[in-house]
Amino acid sequence: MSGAHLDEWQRRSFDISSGNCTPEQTADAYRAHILSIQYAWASSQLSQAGMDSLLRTYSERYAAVLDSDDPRTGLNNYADSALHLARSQRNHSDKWESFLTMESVLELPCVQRMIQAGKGGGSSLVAAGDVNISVGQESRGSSLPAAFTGDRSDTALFKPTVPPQPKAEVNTSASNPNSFSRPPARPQSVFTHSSSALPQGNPGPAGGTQNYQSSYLPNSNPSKRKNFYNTDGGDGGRGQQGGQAGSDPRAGSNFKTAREQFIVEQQKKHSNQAQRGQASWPAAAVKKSLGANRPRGTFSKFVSPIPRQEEEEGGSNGNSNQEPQIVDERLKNFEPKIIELIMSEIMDHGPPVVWEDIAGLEFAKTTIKEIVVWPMLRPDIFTGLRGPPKGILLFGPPGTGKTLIGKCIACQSGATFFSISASSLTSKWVGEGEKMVRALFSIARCHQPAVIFIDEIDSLLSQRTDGEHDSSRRIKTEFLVQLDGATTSAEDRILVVGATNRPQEIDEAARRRLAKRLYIPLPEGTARRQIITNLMTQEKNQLGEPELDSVVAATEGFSGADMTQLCREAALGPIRSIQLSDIATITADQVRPIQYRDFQDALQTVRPSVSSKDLELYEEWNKTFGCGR
Ligand SMILES: Nc1ncnc2c1ncn2[C@@H]1O[C@H](COP(=O)(O)OP(=O)(O)OP(=O)(O)O)[C@@H](O)[C@H]1O
Ligand SMILES: [Mg+2]
Repeated sequence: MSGAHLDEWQRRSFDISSGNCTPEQTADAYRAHILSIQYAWASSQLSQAGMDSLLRTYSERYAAVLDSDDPRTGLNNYADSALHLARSQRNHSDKWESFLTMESVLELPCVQRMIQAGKGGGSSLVAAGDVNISVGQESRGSSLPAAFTGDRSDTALFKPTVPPQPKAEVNTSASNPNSFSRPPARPQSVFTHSSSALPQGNPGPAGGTQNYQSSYLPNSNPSKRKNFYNTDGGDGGRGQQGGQAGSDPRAGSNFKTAREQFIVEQQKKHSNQAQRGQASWPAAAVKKSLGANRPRGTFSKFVSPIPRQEEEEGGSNGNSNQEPQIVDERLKNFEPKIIELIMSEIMDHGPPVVWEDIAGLEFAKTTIKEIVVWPMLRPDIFTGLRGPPKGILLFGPPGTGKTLIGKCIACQSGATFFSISASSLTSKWVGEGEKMVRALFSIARCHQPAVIFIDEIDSLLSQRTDGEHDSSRRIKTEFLVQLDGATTSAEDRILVVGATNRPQEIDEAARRRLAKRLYIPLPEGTARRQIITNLMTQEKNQLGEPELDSVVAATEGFSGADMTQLCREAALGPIRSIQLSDIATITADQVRPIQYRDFQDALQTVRPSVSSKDLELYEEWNKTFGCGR
């Protein structure tokens, strides 16, 4: 082996044998040792036989450190892994134990109502033939935990059917005439709670009741039933944060089984009945399934920012049809599929963005806070002449933070935030696009206060030309009509925020409706400095004030995105300076800090992405149509 390697070798051996190391350090040292043996063999500094024998020796020692249960010399890896496995392994009964207790079930509004009704009328709300309660075990079908055992047999509701012993299988007799004293439709859902849909995580503030999901569907397969939960009572699943998304293996896909397709068909059919004023159960199921199949991957959007107490409660039991009925009324003309698509655009997940994350742009930030955040929080103060504008256009060169501002509004305003891309509103089916636009505004109206953010709005609202396709023209027209309704209505608390880097292309009618047009310019020196400082706080660096000043001076004309790119490039400098032979063995804290010279190197390759000619166009447009200073 070469001299340099020998030194390293000796140093490590000394480290390990000194007896001063913690088990973690010893294990690390052995691991590095093993890597360097392999490296020495790979670079022909060590024979195969030599490597084999050294590897055997050091692997054994390494394993001994890992597995030893002496806390001074070992990491007790076996026990830890086993414990970890045991801890992280959940089984089905865990869900039940942790989630539904006697108290939480009894607090469910539906149960309360039934108890009340049972006490008052003395007759059962439950159709006997529809009740099949398995107690004390996790049932795959209709079941509830021990709260429905004979412990509660003092209530009139359960008296006739549930014997006092726990862990008893109870089947009400279909021949019991008392059981049919009321129509079976609505209460039925109480007994079809989908156990599989129960989230494993945080049960939520109301004892988890808002996550408690039920279904009208007589489907015995829990994985299918999951897609038809109805927590939201027409609200599109406000209450089903977490849990559901992760647990649905088909999250993110629009695939439907034949059975699900059939059910959707049924729902459509019955929603027509509902329009004619017939409150039949499938009509209720239509509203309950809104958003049920929305794509919900790991980074999926969704989950309403402000859960409303009454909706949570209404949505959790499936038989409260006060609020949901109103929602249904307004959305009755839309197909569930379209509503689902729009609901999937409700966004409030993703990394939270705060105003401080946006460097510079003080004027834009203050204005937006004034007209978006405060009025949403205090609608009582912002009335009359103080009423906020209903349409905002953020325009400026690419990479200056327009989308970032959109995300920040989503996080900070507390409104239901619809982030809509033009592509989701356009459809290859003629006529669907307009319906989507109408549905979007109707749903937003049901979820007020709401912000509709349309990124790259120019692609949706570019100037109407003679040669363009009829359908895109109709979508634009519909959008303008809806925008007009939303922006002129005094009661509606809907704000439309558009962002574009091509403001010149926006239709003049749309421009008028987006009354507050804010220029989002390239960052000034202080903002560029702030971007660097923000990004550098996460990294080891040796940038002094004067050096920072010179980087700021050298980046005149850079956009926020260019600055981010520059910092990324500079951060790679220390990695590039590592010897190739060391890259396998070096530890993270041995990587040197980022220095001024890395920025100098990065400046050689990163160039501003906005030309001064483009900039003039933006400034010109800002002078003509902008609302900034
Ligand atoms: N003012 C800023 N403060 C901090 N970071 C910024 C700022 N402007 C841009 N960035 C960085 O640049 C990235 C891109 O910004 P963003 O997507 O908001 O640009 P945009 O204005 O929407 O661009 P485009 O017009 O091309 O859509 C952001 O993720 C952020 O990292
Ligand atoms: Mg953008």
